[in-house]
Amino acid sequence: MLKAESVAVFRGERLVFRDLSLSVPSGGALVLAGPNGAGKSTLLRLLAGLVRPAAGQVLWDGQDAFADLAAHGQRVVYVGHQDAVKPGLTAAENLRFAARISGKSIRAALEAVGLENLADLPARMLSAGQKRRLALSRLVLSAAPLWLLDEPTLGLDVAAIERFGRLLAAHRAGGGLIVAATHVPLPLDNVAGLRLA
Ligand SMILES: Nc1ncnc2c1ncn2[C@@H]1O[C@H](COP(=O)(O)OP(=O)(O)OP(=O)(O)O)[C@@H](O)[C@H]1O
Repeated sequence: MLKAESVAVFRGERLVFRDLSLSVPSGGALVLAGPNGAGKSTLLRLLAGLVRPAAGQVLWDGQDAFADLAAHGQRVVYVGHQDAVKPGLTAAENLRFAARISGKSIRAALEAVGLENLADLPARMLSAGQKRRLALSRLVLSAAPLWLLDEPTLGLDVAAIERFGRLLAAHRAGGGLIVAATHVPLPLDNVAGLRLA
């Protein structure tokens, strides 16, 4: 169970939000909505342990996530706006580090996003949507229960969005949690919403 209790976060001098609370149970999904600059990415970074709260707490199973950031880091996989894809490496090589940590199959991760035929292509030659799919394949390689996703479907075609929906559903069926920021509907059922002003 992930909880935030009355959190406030500053970016620079600006108070982005305050007194914000949320809770996501095992198997649950929460979608963050709101206009540009409302603080969706900031909230994701807070939940990832990358930005500290000025007030309030982030709790994982009742324990303060910031009390043991190494442990929290292992629970989280964060896919941000920037695709974090190294252009000089092939698609498969881009996944090696994550695969070594989890012991999972690179091939299976590429298949899960429909990139198996492009495994040996340098990532700089991938299209925008293919790069995004490569970034999302890190989710499949990770064993972390908490997926934090910033506009995950940006640039994906209809078939890729459907495939991604199946990944999200499988993660939740296994007890995983999802928090996603988005401006468009995501392929998620039974989802809770949180609107930032
Ligand atoms: N590193 C930073 N330093 C200072 N201010 C920042 C920093 N990062 C974000 N901000 C500010 O924090 C506020 C919230 O930004 P954030 O990226 O969380 O919004 P968002 O809701 O994700 O927006 P979008 O829909 O455009 O992605 C914005 O006013 C932004 O300018």
